[in-house]
Amino acid sequence: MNANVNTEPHQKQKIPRMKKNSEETNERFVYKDDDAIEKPFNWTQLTRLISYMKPYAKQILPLIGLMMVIGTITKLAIPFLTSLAIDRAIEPKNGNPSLTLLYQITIAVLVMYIIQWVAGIFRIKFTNIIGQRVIYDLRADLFRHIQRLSFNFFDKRPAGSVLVRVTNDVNSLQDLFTNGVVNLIIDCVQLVGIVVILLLINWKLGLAVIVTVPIMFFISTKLRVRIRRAWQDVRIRNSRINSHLNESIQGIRVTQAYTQEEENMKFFDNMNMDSKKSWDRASAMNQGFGPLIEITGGFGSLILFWLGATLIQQGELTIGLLIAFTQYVGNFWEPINRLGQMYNQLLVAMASSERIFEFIDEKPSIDDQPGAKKLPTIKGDIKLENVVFEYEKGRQALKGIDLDVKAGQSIALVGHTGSGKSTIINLLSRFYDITDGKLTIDGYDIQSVTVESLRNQIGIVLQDTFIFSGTIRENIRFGRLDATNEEIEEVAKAVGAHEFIVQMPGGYETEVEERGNMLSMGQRQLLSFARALLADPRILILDEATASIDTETELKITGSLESAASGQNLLHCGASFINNSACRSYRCA
Ligand SMILES: Nc1ncnc2c1ncn2[C@@H]1O[C@H](COP(=O)(O)OP(=O)(O)OP(=O)(O)O)[C@@H](O)[C@H]1O
Repeated sequence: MNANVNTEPHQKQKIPRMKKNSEETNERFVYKDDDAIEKPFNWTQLTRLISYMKPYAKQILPLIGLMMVIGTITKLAIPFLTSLAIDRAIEPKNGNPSLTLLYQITIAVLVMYIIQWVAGIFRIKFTNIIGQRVIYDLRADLFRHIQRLSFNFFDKRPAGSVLVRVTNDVNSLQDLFTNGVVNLIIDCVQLVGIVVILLLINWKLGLAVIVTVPIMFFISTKLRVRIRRAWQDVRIRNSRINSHLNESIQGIRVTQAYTQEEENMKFFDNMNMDSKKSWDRASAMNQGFGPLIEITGGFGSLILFWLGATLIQQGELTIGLLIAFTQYVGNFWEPINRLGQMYNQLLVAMASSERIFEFIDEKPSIDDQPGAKKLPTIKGDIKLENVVFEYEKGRQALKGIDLDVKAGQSIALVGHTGSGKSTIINLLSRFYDITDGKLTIDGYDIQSVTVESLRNQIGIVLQDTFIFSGTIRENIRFGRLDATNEEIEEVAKAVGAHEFIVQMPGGYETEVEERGNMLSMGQRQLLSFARALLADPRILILDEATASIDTETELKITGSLESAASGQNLLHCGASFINNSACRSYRCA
């Protein structure tokens, strides 16, 4: 159980509590579906999960089955051999004790232990292989699918919530696949085997033990469920701390600029305290209930010895058989206990898999329509006719826009903040579909062509450029993966990025961290320009792309873009309508 939490965070410094209700405060870091710890058992979902094992079933499952059978037989044989040792070799009813027989039985027991151990090793090895492959496939499926989902999906969800599903939720299924499913089968087989043996040895004693099963099962599941929920609660609170930490570190510059460190500390302290309290609760429950679970097994043994002794006195049972019986009963509680745990594990898996399948089942709202054709190489005539668009139902971001851009034209969209300039750009690339009206490129309705063939011909440079971790060269190459080094340097020169790149310690091979923090905003934009030029799109869209670039460089870029874009469209979208950089370089539309 994960108890990796600092339990004494408040001893040195007294920090004032926030007045706000802590639950309310922490809600900021939880997506509404993400804090469901468990969900009711759902057979369809379980079969869907198990279907991930299908590709490996033929190869690996028979091997696992074989190891299971060997392990179970050897395990069940040991108590039987022990009873033979006592009743036949140590204290036989008829005749003298036989040391030779005792040696033989001891060696047989040893061999059984060794076989059981080896079978166990291989079984774990094979189950791990299958478990890891299933988790790999599930994670890959989820990631592949998430990459295809449309912008409006991400508009609705915090990035952290998406991240948690690919990491935590997939990981929480790991146990189910590596141990759970196989253990479930082993335990069921073992239980049936033991019940049969117990009844065969002595049906009265067997029945007495079996009657206690439901009580034990109930106690073990119910108590465990409470302990596990308490630890899950700790986990949730810890992941809220992580989310807050993430946000605090990302926003540290703003926090320090506005001297909000103390306020931020209070907020953090509130969460930290929450985590500490939940840890205290879980820990207390563990200490209180844990031993209780252990002694439930003792209760069964009590009945066994009392009734067993009576039966021996009545001559219905031998000492050897009673000892074998005790061992079987020991083996009996183990699977029952594990089945209780397994049931809990299954409920957690239900919650995780529901969240995972919710994403996998989410259809991208922007996808190729049936019969969509590839958009041929376009000239670049763009036409918007009475286009209406709503991000959310009932709230129009664009109200009947008409726009006619001829191929080869460079135009600038100018308008107030929030007037819908970026929205038009989003619609052109089909990041969203228009709500009403008509949007065509070269006369093709953009919804009638494949998304890939459309986006391949449109290049976008945003103000908030995204630089991936990797080298500068790799970042530019993102525009066209098969570009040569010469082509990359050529576009870098064209946009005026070459000069600063060669001055970097590693030149084009300099590693830039995620989001390009070591580069200035303007340098990041230059890389982004180079990337877009390399892609050689038929329509180039600049969304406030020159906002962070000095005038001289901007003129250089626009010059090279115009020569590179001769015969292509250049759409420039500026933020403000007076001091708009777009107006300096382009005719304002
Ligand atoms: N993802 C979104 N979900 C919901 N509403 C949005 C979304 N993006 C933009 N909007 C809304 O749509 C309207 C137009 O936004 P848009 O980003 O197109 O404006 P803009 O003209 O590009 O503004 P700016 O010059 O500030 O970049 C705004 O009212 C904005 O609140």
